[in-house]
Amino acid sequence: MSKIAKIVYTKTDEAPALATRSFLPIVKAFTKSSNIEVEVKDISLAARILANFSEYLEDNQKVEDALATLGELAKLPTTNIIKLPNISASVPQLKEAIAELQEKGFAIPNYPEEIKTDEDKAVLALYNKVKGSAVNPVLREGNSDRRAPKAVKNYARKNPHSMGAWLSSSKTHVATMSEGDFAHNEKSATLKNATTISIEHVAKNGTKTILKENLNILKGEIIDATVMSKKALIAFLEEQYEDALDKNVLFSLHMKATMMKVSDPIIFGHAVRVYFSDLFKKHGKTFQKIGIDVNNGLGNLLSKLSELPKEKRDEIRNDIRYAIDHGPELAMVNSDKGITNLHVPSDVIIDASMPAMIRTSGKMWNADGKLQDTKAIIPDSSYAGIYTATIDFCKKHGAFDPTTMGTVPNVGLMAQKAEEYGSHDKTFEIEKNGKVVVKDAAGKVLMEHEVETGDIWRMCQTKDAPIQDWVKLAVTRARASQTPAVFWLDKNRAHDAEIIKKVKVYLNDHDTSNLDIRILSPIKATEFTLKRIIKGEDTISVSGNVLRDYLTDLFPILEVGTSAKMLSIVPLMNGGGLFETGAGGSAPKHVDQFLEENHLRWDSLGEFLALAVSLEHLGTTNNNTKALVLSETLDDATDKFLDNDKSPSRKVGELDNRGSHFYLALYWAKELANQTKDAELSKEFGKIYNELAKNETKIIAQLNEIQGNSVDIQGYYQPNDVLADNAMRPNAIFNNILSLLNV
Ligand SMILES: NC(=O)C1=CN([C@@H]2O[C@H](COP(=O)(O)OP(=O)(O)OC[C@H]3O[C@@H](n4cnc5c(N)ncnc54)[C@H](OP(=O)(O)O)[C@@H]3O)[C@@H](O)[C@H]2O)C=CC1
Ligand SMILES: O=C(O)CCC(=O)C(=O)O
Ligand SMILES: [Mg+2]
Repeated sequence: MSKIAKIVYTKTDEAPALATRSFLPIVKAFTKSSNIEVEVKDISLAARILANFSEYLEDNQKVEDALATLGELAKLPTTNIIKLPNISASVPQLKEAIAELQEKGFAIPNYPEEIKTDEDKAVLALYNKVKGSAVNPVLREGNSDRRAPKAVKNYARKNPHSMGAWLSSSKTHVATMSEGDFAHNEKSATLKNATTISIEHVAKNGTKTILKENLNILKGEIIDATVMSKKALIAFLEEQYEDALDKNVLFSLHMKATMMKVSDPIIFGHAVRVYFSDLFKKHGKTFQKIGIDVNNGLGNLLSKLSELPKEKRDEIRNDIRYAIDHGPELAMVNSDKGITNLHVPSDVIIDASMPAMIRTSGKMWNADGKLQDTKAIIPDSSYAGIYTATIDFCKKHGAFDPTTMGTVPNVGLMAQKAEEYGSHDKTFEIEKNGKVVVKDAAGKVLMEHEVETGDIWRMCQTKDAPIQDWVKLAVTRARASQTPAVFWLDKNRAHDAEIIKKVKVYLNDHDTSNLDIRILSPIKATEFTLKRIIKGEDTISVSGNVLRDYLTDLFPILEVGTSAKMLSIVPLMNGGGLFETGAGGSAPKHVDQFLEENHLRWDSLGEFLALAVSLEHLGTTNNNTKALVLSETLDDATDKFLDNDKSPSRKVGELDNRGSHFYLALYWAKELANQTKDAELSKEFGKIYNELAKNETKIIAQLNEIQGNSVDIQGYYQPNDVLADNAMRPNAIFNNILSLLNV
């Protein structure tokens, strides 16, 4: 008998966390006899807040800092983590979670609106640790390998999702800056030797301020520095405002305020102020007095109005209405509820929002709930070109056809906070005109930028070992799948030019004979890939961290309808495995539907795929042959699941997440019963399969019948465990059959 091996399963938020309450008991039951222990680590937003504010809590309220534990685990060779999507909280979400926890009796402090005291500063620093994309960068001690498994692709070919038609006359377009942005101001260098650098601001009058010091840089590490000019940004946004009015297209801003948690909320704030410029001119002083911060969206302004006397409040509301009526129409997040694209920075997240728009004929929702052509505003031009190229392609060739299109797996550079997604601690909103200087340990100036008040300056790091690992992963994938691989790198961009030098060197470490490996600029790579995709040909995209994020939503959403169905593996550089479930988010609107009508339409396919590779990894690393049998049979069960179309329906009264888990269990038990590699498993699951099959009709009918009414689980960020577990495991017959596996 092999020794007990462990899979760490994350508890997260929203729809995935609800699904876990139903799926995890199945996983635990099915793996128990194979000496596999499934340990849960709570990295939900609520748990992360509580872990950081331990000293404010009673002893019996304190929780483990599970994220810190996982961060350490990710560096160990024996680690096997299944990571579900979690909330990357914007400030409005953070405040909601804080309020909910306070109401539940946790004496955590408010999110500080203004920093007056040292305590405010300390509290803000703790909340900043929880804010935005705070989980993924800690766990991702490896690069990213994301693809649509064959079964998923075949399913989409047979059951294509809807695709809006594209007309060549579409007015939809991407608007991006042509000067003064991060792309145009970038400087980059590869450091020959390890050093310690400092970042210093030197004001026009010579006053020096240290922005950051003692930053250790490894030998061979690439550093970049760049700046987004506030003046250029505002001029650009003003132009887009006018142009959207002229062209009668929706004004829609696409940012990544969650992962780019310092820079992008600032840009978001400028967009809100430009759109409502008259309002800010008229009421700016009042807004300042009540501490409005539109970096957190128009929603922040609206919620703060309650602090004003009724008359003033009404006047401002009227002025907002006037601005919206007379400005370009805004793309809407929810037309029924009047929530615009500018309300909450985390509502429109570029990786998912641009593909969703491209899938829908290039249109977004307007205030009347109708689809309309759109100006997609992506201020920084570093990566905006890939969407322009895709949109131009659709205008020329029409919408993609999921029944015939090829696939685009991604190998993404991600490890150790590579590139922009690791830049928050080195991003600064400049306070005074002057320059920002980066110096090495000897005081030598490495980079320098002229800056003005309000500019956003940032530095990124990319370590050498992750690049070597990424090149190796790309060659391995190209070889394994016999598919051309394209490095999406632009030789004319400072950072990419440094990466290209390394890629060329490290490709020599591998046998690339008979492989088609190219380096193309992101725009050329898009064109190359799209030309192939419509011919049904596959192309691996090998990209940096931001494009990894963008491309692993773009292609999956076009090819298979959602990135939730992706296999998403992070081979950890120290030998462990991190298995992410899908490439998408946590679909908050699924929770709304669940609470309203007891129907959860979250599709756990990503979890099934992740579990299969996790079991395979565990089987190989622990010499646990039963785990390998569990893995193979789970894959076969997932194929059946897709063949028989047992994904949740969107509609109440039909199969939902819980019913889909029943089917996965049924098919998995059947495969285990029928396999011949392990007689014990076959015997054990033969009985279970019989019970499940015998009760199928009854269980499914009962699971459908309970739907239709609202559900109360007493909380959004930290629901009541008993209520939520009961809601997600409502079927006594199914629960009893599973409990037979626990004896
Ligand atoms: N890895 C992670 O931890 C990630 C976390 N996030 C977080 O998730 C939240 C929402 O992100 P957002 O960018 O809106 O993206 P989502 O992927 O959550 O939502 C976009 C749309 O994708 C579809 N979808 C996604 N997952 C599923 C699923 N499993 N089953 C069925 N449909 C699905 C739904 O579209 P439709 O209605 O068309 O079916 C959904 O409305 C944010 O808090 C964000 O920070 C985001 C990305 C990754
Ligand atoms: O960490 C996040 O906020 C989102 C991650 C994401 O979108 C991705 O990795 O694709
Ligand atoms: Mg993403």
